[in-house]
Amino acid sequence: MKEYIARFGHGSAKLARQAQSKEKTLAKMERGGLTEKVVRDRVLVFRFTDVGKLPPPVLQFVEVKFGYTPDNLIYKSLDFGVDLDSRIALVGPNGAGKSTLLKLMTGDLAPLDGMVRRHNHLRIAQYHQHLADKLDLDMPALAYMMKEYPGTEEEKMRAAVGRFGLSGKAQVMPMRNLSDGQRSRVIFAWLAYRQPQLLLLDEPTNHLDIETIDSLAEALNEWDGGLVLVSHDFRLINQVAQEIWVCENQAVTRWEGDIMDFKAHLKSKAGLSD
Ligand SMILES: Nc1ncnc2c1ncn2[C@@H]1O[C@H](COP(=O)(O)OP(=O)(O)OP(=O)(O)O)[C@@H](O)[C@H]1O
Repeated sequence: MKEYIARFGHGSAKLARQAQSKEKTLAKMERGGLTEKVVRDRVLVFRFTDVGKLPPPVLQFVEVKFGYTPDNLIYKSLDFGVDLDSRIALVGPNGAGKSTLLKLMTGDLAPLDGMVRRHNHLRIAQYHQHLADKLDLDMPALAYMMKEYPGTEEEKMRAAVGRFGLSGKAQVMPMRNLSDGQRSRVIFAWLAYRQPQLLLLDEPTNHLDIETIDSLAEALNEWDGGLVLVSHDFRLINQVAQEIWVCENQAVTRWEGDIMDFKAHLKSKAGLSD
């Protein structure tokens, strides 16, 4: 019954009604001592802090040329702008250069030619899975955050980590005892604490379950900053992206349609029908 409520409680109207009715029955059973109290999943507290606006363009690519070696170009000449209203999903074949584009945006990579202009006050934060590999697993999440952001009151930090669904207990045990999904949340908490205005997410859903992904989508939709997302998760893209950009053939082009059209296009290109 608990599983049913968790699965369908936020789904279609009919399923949600059925789940709500089961929830009431379950509550009665709990009150009567017939079953253990449900431990609520706290993923729905995922939340980023609003950041306010900077005048556009906050990030501008001007005739950007890039290759890891000059004889093997990944991008020939990129011209585009990203601002704090942008909600972009980068898609394209493996190895086309999506992660590379994010690194050009952050300044981790520099163009061979052309320029990337960033607004002086722009705070960018990037999520990628390798950040989890850098966590000190002997440390608890709370201690780690206190070390990363010294001078913060412990209560404030507990709340900041809690906003990403890590309970009090999970905050104080060594991170090696956390699941991959919980460690991803520590990373999200760490990124959010920097209060970025532009969030670059590179495959953020790899270790997240569907409910957490939906919660992330909800948090992103409620947040007022700019977003560039690299993901193979069409469900997340569909929920948060307003523009689809395709990285392919040494260029980035805007897809005129939504992500479902793009999915259909990929299928027909691969010779598959719906
Ligand atoms: N540090 C590096 N040095 C040299 N070549 C690299 C480096 N990082 C990536 N590449 C190459 O650059 C190309 C683009 O890589 P990138 O990771 O940006 O692609 P991607 O579109 O993000 O791929 P995927 O969807 O597989 O993650 C690939 O051919 C990759 O092998």
